[in-house]
Amino acid sequence: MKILTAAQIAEGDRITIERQGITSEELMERAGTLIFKQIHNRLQGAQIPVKIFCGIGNNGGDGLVVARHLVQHGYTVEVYVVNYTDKRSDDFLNNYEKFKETTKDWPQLIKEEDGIPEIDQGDFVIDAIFGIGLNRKIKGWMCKLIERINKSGAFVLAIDMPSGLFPDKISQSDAIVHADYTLSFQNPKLSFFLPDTMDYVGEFQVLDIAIDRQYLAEVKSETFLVGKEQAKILYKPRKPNSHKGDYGNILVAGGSYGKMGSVLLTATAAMHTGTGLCTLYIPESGYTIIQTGLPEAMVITDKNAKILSDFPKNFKADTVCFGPGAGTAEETVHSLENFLKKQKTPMLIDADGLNILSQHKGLQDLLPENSILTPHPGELKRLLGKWKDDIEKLKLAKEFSKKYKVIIVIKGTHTMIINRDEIYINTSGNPGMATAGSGDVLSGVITSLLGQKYDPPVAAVLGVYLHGLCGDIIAADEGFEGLTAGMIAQNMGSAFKALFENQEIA
Ligand SMILES: NC(=O)C1=CN([C@@H]2O[C@H](COP(=O)(O)OP(=O)(O)OC[C@H]3O[C@@H](n4cnc5c(N)ncnc54)[C@H](O)[C@@H]3O)[C@@H](O)[C@H]2O)[C@H](O)CC1
Ligand SMILES: [K+]
Repeated sequence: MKILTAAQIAEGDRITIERQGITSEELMERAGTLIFKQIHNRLQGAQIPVKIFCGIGNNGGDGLVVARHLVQHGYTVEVYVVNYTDKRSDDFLNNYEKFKETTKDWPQLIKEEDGIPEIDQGDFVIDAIFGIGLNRKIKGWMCKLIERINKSGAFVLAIDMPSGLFPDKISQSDAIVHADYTLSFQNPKLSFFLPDTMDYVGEFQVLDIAIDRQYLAEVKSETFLVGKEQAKILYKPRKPNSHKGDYGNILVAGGSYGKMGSVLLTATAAMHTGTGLCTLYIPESGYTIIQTGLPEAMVITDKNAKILSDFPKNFKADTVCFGPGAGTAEETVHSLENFLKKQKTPMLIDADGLNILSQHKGLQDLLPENSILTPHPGELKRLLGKWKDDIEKLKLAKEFSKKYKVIIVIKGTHTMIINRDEIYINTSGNPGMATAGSGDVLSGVITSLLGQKYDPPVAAVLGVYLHGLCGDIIAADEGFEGLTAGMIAQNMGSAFKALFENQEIA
């Protein structure tokens, strides 16, 4: 699914109105009615005190539609108009009149701090102050209103987006509604997925308000959400008439004394993702550990007992994963440099491999085109330098991706795959996966797919989705706390199966 900018969403409204031959007020009625139905389905007439705060633009107009339907269905509703200016939108005004006519009730106008009502913990607050039209910082008494909403402890439902949040930039103010639930129209917004802003959104649901299908299909976006539907079409079935040579000969290089488990996790995950042949290149002291822990794999040892110092001569692999548990010793820098010089096809670099790249920037020029880097936020910061917010982080990552012709997998709650100007936002996974070794497993999954000749961006997007899906399958049985990286590595097969099953996991 595409993520659209505020301008593209507004254009979608305009085209829909034109092509469907409806008025903008009718589109607002459609949108507001869908929100009302969601609320009515859940409340089922329960007499919870509802307080709706409506701005004076179209988000406020949506709020008035919801308010009218709630009143008509017998709910206890107090409607407040957050009257920060008299420049009201036409559809707000139409719905303001309609509300008064049908309910014989008058919304209360808030024009200053004194007009802000008390909000109790037991209230149900609907936030319809600002939507995608927010274009500057919220100031003055409106900040107090937002503060009161946030401090009330009431359940807060945001319409389209929490007020104060921009769809695709980061607010420098803390006057942002903290929603428990957000009902958004047609397409989710970028800020729903960024670490800086996602907590304001709470749980969210996207409502289909039937924006023109042709427009949605044709509109150009460089940011995409990846769910099961998108991941499924990337999968390449295995052929009945095939042999292990068809599924990649991969080399996993890394490990050091005390950190041999990381490469074991990587290689185990690769084998369970379908790799044909897997060889590990490790310091000598890891030999027994790997041969015992993963009998399917072959091992080549470095002459150094505790760290990597060299690279395997006369060994050819389809792809290489370098870094898990490797450390950043001088000898290991030399090892990575040799790998980079030798490897001509895309490879994956993770963990200490990335730290070495950050400390020895000259090595970045040796990265084979379309290689995949898989940093967590700390490693990313060392690679790109500091950023002021998540939007700048994405900009820097795109620049790096273009400059070095590589793919960056920014790991996090919503892992983002950056391929030049494109961003793919992953939707699978859960907080149980924030656990040691989870990244080593992801490296194994993606390297395995690279070895199986998936295009590098596809290997990254599909690998990240399957890894998260596997975590979701395990968490459904074991809970978040019980999930370990080893379980993900061992159970990758269940993610492939689930890709083609219909039921929702977790
Ligand atoms: N997207 C859809 O398909 C539909 C969207 N609808 C709803 O419309 C809003 C967007 O409405 P809009 O009138 O463009 O903007 P807002 O209501 O978000 O804001 C109103 C207005 O306020 C001014 N403004 C912006 N920032 C500030 C500020 N910090 N302080 C004071 N004033 C500010 C600015 O002039 C804005 O225009 C969308 O989110 C949906 O909820 C439709 O109803 C259905 C279709
Ligand atoms: K809102």
